[in-house]
Amino acid sequence: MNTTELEARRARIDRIDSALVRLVAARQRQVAVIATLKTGPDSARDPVRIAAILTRVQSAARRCGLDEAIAIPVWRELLERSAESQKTLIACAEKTDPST
Ligand SMILES: O=C(O)C(=O)C[C@]1(C(=O)O)C=C[C@@H](O)C=C1
Repeated sequence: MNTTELEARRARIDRIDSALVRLVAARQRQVAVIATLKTGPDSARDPVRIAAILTRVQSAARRCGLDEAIAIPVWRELLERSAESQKTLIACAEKTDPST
């Protein structure tokens, strides 16, 4: 094994991971803002929107050469976790201000 190349490739992966974390954090901030626009914890998870996003991600993955076997489960998890986090945020907001 060429250890110099391995280290260089792993350093690139670390930089890509850092960029991905920044992007997912930016996404999460939008998810949190959208939570404030929803009417209750039961409205957090939107199956129609989830299906539309998965379709779009599938097409984008195909165009970019990203393996769908990676893309789809990753986005499914991201979307389910996002909906769960919205549920919690909405429930907390309702507790703090019962008029919302
Ligand atoms: O589009 C919305 O309604 C959102 O709240 C965003 C988002 C997402 O993570 O993209 C989160 C929860 C919903 O299940 C659908 C999509």
